[in-house]
Amino acid sequence: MPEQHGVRLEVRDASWRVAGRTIVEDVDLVCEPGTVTGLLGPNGSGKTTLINLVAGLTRPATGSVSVDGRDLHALPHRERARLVGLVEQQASTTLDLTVRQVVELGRIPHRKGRLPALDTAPDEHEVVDHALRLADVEDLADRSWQTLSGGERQRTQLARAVAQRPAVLLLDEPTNHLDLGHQLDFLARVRGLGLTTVAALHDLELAAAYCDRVAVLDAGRVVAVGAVADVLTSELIAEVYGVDATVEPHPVHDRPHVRWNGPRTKVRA
Ligand SMILES: Nc1ncnc2c1ncn2[C@@H]1O[C@H](COP(=O)(O)OP(=O)(O)OP(=O)(O)O)[C@@H](O)[C@H]1O
Repeated sequence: MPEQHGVRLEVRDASWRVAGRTIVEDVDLVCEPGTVTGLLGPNGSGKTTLINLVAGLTRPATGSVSVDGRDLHALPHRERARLVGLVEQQASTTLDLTVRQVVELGRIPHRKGRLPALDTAPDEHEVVDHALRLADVEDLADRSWQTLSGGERQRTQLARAVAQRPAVLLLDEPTNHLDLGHQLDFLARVRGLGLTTVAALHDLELAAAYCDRVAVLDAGRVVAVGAVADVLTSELIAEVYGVDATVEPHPVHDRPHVRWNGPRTKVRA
């Protein structure tokens, strides 16, 4: 199976507004090929909105998103879907599909012609089998999607995105349904793909352990971006999340270790 390779992703000056409110404002974000960028920030700070802009689901009011130098929003839908894969926070369908069929949906952008002309070329099956293995859902291949647990659905969605063979992988809170073992396993597998990856994460410890860089959003603006150790400081965590935390070198690996102590104590004037 040929390896997928990441490409350079550039978000320039991107803003998005709805109902007279600016949700994402003047965002600049550059992700180098094959790097994993954690998108952090409190509830409502604009992470999903930014991910949707980068996925091409919505168009920025101002600014641009380019992948490998190509303006993403100027590309035909199918071409865009070959470049960018998205694992959404909550994927749902009323269709009665098996896990394998869900993963096969990832191949649609690569098919010639329209559905239901299912491509039965042997290498298509190989791509799907590879994706099932990679996301550790091979044993679930014949199960109905409707019967899966939240974590099994999340891993199936990763398999669908892997089958899409994108250059950029976008993950919106990909670990929120996973147990600790599967969280670590999932992010290690994602890193192993070597794709340019952007993952919205709430868990700062996971972000510190698995991301090359992090970008922190607050009220729709990027307030800090850079290497994990430079950005994830106790000052930033206090300012953005209102939490008193200690950041120190991890005793086992050399990544920063974030230990929260409690809500930030208000300083009286
Ligand atoms: N279509 C919309 N109409 C109105 N408000 C919206 C719309 N989409 C997003 N918002 C608002 O924009 C803000 C940012 O939402 P977004 O989902 O991007 O935040 P988030 O950082 O992903 O939050 P969370 O961590 O809670 O998932 C929120 O206040 C949300 O209510």
